[in-house]
Amino acid sequence: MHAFGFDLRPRAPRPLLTVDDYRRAARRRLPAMVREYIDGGADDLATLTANRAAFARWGFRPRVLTGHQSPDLATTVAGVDLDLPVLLAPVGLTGLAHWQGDVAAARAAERRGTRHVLSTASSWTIEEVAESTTRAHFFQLYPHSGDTATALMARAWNAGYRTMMVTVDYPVRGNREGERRTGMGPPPTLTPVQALRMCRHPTWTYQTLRHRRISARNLVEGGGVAAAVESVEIQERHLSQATLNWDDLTWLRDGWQGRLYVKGILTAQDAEKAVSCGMDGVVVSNHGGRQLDFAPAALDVLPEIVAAVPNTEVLLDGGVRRGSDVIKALALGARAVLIGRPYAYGLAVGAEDGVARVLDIFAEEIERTLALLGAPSVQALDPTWLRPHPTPLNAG
Ligand SMILES: Cc1cc2nc3c(=O)[nH]c(=O)nc-3n(C[C@H](O)[C@H](O)[C@H](O)COP(=O)(O)O)c2cc1C
Ligand SMILES: CC(C)CC(=O)C(=O)O
Repeated sequence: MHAFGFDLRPRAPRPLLTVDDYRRAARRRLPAMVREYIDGGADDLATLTANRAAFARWGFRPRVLTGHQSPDLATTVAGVDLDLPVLLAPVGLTGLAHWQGDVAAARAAERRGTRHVLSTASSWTIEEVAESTTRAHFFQLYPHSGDTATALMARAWNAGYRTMMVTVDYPVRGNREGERRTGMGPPPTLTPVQALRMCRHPTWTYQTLRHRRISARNLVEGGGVAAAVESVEIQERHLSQATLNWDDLTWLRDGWQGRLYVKGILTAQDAEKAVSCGMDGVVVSNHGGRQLDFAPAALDVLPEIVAAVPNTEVLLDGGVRRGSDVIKALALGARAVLIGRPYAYGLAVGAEDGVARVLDIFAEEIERTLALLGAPSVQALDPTWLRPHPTPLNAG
């Protein structure tokens, strides 16, 4: 209906076409402390920013008239066939993004033919996630005290997890000032101002308080705010693994019968050591710029790590937001990538469907980019498809 030249019809919502659209929509839905927890990074955010910038310094060398139809996106990680070279990274406390958290994420991964890596600090227990899915997913371990690590490994194995990733870039928690400013802690503090801010997000507040999936459930049973505080304290005491060393990695290798990956490797030397400890794979990662600031961008160190351990599966995470980013990482030698924040945005916006849609966006973008490149499959990618650009290609 038009009156006086104005269109009074309600405007159709803006379609969410990209990961960045999901990010904006998620940020609108979440209170400040959760926004900072998910989206923030350490100190000056140098590594967080560098993760993205590294992708812009690579362009493509397309090949024309190659005659390939429907590029093939399938690959294998840890012996598991995937329809898409994108896994869901371990993300702790997903219940803060949406109360259905890890269950929704694992189910979405399953629907899209990939795998979710369940965090030790998940909002649903190992058993709950395993029961709500049909395929074997991957488990991430923060190897704190020996007893707890043994117990967690036994629970994961009994629940059907066969691939484990040990995260080693968390000797202490990184300094996330955005979290501290908004009351996320540690420990979390709920001041009257923060409580008021939460009231601006009534749906989130109602659902989160009703379902109370806000603690690290594998470590603390129960669910109220007290448990969330306790779980962050536990995380400070144990997850911070300050004394962890290479012998512990060997000990973990002996105690886990399945495939074992180490997550948080940033140098060729450490990748070599990890392989000599019997690791089946390494994840090149700076924890999404949340731990050591001024650690290198994951993509920048990927080539030297791939060269150092040529017979080992190398995965990468950090800053992957576009299908073209996935292709660049694969061309530089990664077997697959993991995404963290992008699926947390999907969760916040639309639970399981939101995560599935984010995976669809990646699949569509990878497929289209391969077709435009003239590449037949993700398996065919190598550095010859890329051209380095010291000045970022999107700088203008
Ligand atoms: C909110 C949040 C929680 C995370 N929790 C964990 C965790 O429990 N265990 C872990 O190994 N990594 C954790 N990470 C790091 C991710 O696994 C991954 O390395 C990182 O998110 C990749 O960067 P991206 O967010 O730019 O994709 C977390 C990341 C985020 C954003
Ligand atoms: C709950 C935390 C242990 C999750 C984490 O690893 C992170 O915040 O980066």
